[in-house]
Amino acid sequence: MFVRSDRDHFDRVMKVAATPAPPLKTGDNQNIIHRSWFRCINELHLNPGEKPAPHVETADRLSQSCERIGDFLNVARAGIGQLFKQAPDVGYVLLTDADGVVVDSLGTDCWGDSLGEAGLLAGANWHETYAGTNGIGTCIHERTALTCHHDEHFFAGNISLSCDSAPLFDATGNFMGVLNVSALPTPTSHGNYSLAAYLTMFYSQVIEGASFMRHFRDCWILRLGTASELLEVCTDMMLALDRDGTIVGATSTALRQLGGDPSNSQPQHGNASSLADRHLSEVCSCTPDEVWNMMRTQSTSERHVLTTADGQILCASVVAPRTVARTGKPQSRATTRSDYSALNELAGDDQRMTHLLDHARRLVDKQVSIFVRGETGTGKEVLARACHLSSERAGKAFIAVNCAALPETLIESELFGYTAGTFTGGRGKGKKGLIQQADGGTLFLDEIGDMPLHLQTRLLRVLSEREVLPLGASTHVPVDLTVISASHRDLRKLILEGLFREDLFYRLCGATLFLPPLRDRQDRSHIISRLLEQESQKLGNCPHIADDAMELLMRYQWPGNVRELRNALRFALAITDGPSIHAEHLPFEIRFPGAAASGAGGSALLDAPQLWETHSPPLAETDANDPAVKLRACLRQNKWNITAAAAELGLCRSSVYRQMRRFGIVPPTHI
Ligand SMILES: Nc1ncnc2c1ncn2[C@@H]1O[C@H](COP(=O)(O)OP(=O)(O)OP(=O)(O)O)[C@@H](O)[C@H]1O
Repeated sequence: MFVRSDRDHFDRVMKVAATPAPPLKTGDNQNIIHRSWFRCINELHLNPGEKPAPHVETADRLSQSCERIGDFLNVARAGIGQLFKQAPDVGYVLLTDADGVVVDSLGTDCWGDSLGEAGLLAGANWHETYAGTNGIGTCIHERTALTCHHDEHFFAGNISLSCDSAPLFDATGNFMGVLNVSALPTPTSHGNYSLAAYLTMFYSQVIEGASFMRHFRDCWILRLGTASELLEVCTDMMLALDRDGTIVGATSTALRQLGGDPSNSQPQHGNASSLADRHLSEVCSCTPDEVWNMMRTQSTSERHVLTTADGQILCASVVAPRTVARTGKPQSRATTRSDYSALNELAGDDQRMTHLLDHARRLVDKQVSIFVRGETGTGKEVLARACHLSSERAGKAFIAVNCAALPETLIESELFGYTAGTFTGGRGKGKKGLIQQADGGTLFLDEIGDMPLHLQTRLLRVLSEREVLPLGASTHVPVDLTVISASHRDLRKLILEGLFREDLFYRLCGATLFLPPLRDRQDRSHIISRLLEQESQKLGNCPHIADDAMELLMRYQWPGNVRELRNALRFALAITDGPSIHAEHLPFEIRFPGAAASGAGGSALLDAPQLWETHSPPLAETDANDPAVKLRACLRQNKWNITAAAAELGLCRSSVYRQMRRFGIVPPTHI
């Protein structure tokens, strides 16, 4: 029967649909409805006065739909479950496939039969062809979130409904269906219903994000957002990267915001997307290396990137690949993966290294604590990180602590953390210590031989009881972590000198891996080429090393080991203009090792240009007031005891360490 209100509805729709809608503007809901009415009348030839029964598909058709979207459906189901849990009063939650067929629903049964009558049930098809303008069908057409409230529905029979819908995209940008919240006894205005609209949109992004994380779980994922605190729990802006930092996937929000066209609010996906195959550094003002370094060295609130599209500063966090090998960088799609590739990449053809890496591969995940011994710069931390990345804990934190560089007064609070009110001037809420931060992952204790004795006792308890007692706390906190430690010192000798606890030694040194100095490695040319490649990638030019330079690099003794080599190559790359690195582009001490033998060694990047151009010995050694000379003399006098040297110079130990690195001062290996 055609009642008065139906007649009014009919007249209104016909009047509005008599003229085409203006071009679509972002977020203009009225415009979307106008377009749909126009379509329903002029293309689908529907009658707005009708009250058609819901179009319900057969059980076979429904199971085909479910099968087709299989994996995605599971993710989306979890999403609608969450949505309903968050807001059970919000309405009836429907999930449809890309054709508008309801494949899942969740809601209260208090509306009884009216749900079925209104078509809010599995199998109902809400495509505009059958249901005219409505939240689901119109969302399928426009691929954007929208509200269809009361008489915005096309058919008079649907005007008691209010629907909020958002499109669902899978990880590669395929349109998969619609998330819809419908209510029968509906609020009277849009305003009342905006919570449902917000939640629908929010959960559509959560579903897309979860599907994205799942699909790209073998890639590195860069998460971006405006609030660092929320990055881990909800972010819709994500990029998947291969090992070279090339973008292999992006969420729709990332495409919108980083794709270079901020005015474009419509998602564009897949290969047509403006981000596909671009390098991260074109999209954000940072290279993958810088992002990985930032994750290592900066606290969560300090990790920022600048977007090139609109100059926004965003917080960043990185999720490592979950199930495949990690190399410290994203894995290429084309690369054959092995669980140990992070370790495999550390060496070329050197017998000692091959042996060492073979041991490392066997030791990870075997509950054996690894101690790495090696001269400074041999790559102890690099090896520890590779062990972590090759272990089951790879997706969790890797926390590196340099026990020698932390000021003695801070080691305890940094390692163990403290509770609120423990220190005047400390953080109001207390602070989680580094040990707790490594929970679930790996704690790397570098220069463990420099840890003060009283802290060794506390560390022992952490290792044996697997729990930590923050300063000021009365209860222990359980921790689950792998500890890898390292030192350039001989810990057994320190035990004999009473400087290291024997019981701690046995806890830490389940297996000792000796990293050979670079000068003894047979794979020097391999390491040189790899580092050159890494360093030149950052600069965008890749000169080759001419024979004269290679000869010097192979002959040099490398007291600062791989670190010194890296610095030397950086120096050469900065100096050279042409396609080749020649002898004259290398730092002074490498060209004239005899002259530099008593010199600062390893300070390639800090050399003044005149040192590099002349044959005179380094200024540092000839000038008694030079801070490098003073520091070296003080260290020698104190038999390379950092604490004693720091006390004499009136500095803290971390400053001494910093200066040693700055001046390239390397302790002799026999101490
Ligand atoms: N196998 C390697 N491949 C590439 N780079 C390496 C390798 N080993 C070390 N490096 C580089 O050498 C530098 C020093 O490495 P790392 O900090 O791991 O050395 P370390 O032995 O822990 O030094 P220290 O004892 O001074 O703390 C880093 O810049 C690192 O990138």
